[in-house]
Amino acid sequence: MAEFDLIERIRSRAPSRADIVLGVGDDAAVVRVPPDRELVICTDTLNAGVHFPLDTAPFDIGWKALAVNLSDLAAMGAQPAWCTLSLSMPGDDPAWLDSFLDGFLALAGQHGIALIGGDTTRGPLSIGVTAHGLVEPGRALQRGGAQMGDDIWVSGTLGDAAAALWLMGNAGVGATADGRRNPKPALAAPPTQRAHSGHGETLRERLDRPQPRLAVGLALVGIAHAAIDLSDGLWSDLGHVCRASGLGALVEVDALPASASLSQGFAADDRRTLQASGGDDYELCFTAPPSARAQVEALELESGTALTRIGRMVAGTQVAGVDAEDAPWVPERTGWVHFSD
Ligand SMILES: Nc1ncnc2c1ncn2[C@@H]1O[C@H](COP(=O)(O)OP(=O)(O)O)[C@@H](O)[C@H]1O
Ligand SMILES: Cc1ncc(C[n+]2csc(CCOP(=O)(O)OP(=O)(O)O)c2C)c(N)n1
Ligand SMILES: [Mg+2]
Repeated sequence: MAEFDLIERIRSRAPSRADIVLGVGDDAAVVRVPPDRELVICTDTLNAGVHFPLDTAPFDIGWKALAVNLSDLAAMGAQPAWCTLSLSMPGDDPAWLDSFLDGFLALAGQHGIALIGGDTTRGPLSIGVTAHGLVEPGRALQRGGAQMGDDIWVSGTLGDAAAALWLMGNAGVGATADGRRNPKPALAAPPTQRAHSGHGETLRERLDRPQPRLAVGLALVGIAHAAIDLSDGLWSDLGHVCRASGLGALVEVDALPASASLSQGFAADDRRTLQASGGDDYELCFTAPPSARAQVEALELESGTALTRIGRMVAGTQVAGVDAEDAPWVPERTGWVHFSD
């Protein structure tokens, strides 16, 4: 099947929206941006063997390629609208493409985002998605808005995806807590000998099918002072909020939310490390004033997504951790950094 047949296969399944003037098929797409909205644009690439294990099902690759971009829109408080898909793949396997599109379009349908264009080439498996969203003027959530004394919150649970990778013997690499390059795996020791069996599948689903927290992100507009999505690892990503806001963060490491699979399958030390710096969470981390606690708790009920208070913004420049006894806690690494080895 040649390039244009593959593109036709994609075009015939691309969902529509009333605001698309010209979709897949011309030199570029044309969309109608509402006059009373700002356009929010983000792009993220997934490379085989770097962003997902080589044995990942095509459905899940399609899902995740869109999910990581929707997660960025969620972190901006944007309503998803349109996206493009750059697909580089080694062969012309229509069955693979159909399953990939099943995953991509299943998630697209859930969030009303339309596929309006892209590019299809031969090459190593790599997927680049650009997503466009809409916000009310001046209302996009940013990394730099955190204020002294703000509570720090995270959605969902942390560490599951990194745990899945670890169980596969595929630990991530990252920078050390002081920012130096470090080629060591995220967790140097072998997995704790605990009852991992039975949890592997749940954890793997968290790696393969992240749920972008769009409802939470949209509702946080007007409540949160700052927001970011967690892709590299909490310590690393919250560090971006600190730098952009000119503040430090104090995180209670034992308050970090964990799934039952993570708590039951891992010793506390390993669990903390996975939650603090494992990466691939695609949860939201946001700050809000203590006066907004009731609003955040109401949002938790309304959205059905757990929202957990994990610390507060303090004077300083970086992320500091304390354990349940108030003793300092420092992760081995801050998170995932490309080119760090
Ligand atoms: N190759 C590039 N060219 C231009 N801007 C880039 C490039 N790579 C990253 N950026 C920008 O740098 C910032 C940080 O990128 P990144 O860490 O990838 O953010 P995220 O985790 O939200 O995807 C973003 O604003 C992104 O758009
Ligand atoms: C095979 C495999 N190895 C390692 C990882 C872990 N991993 C790869 S990239 C990454 C961080 C997120 O990717 P990045 O390109 O930095 O996304 P962004 O921060 O730009 O959203 C993590 C945790 C993985 N998901 N799959
Ligand atoms: Mg990026």
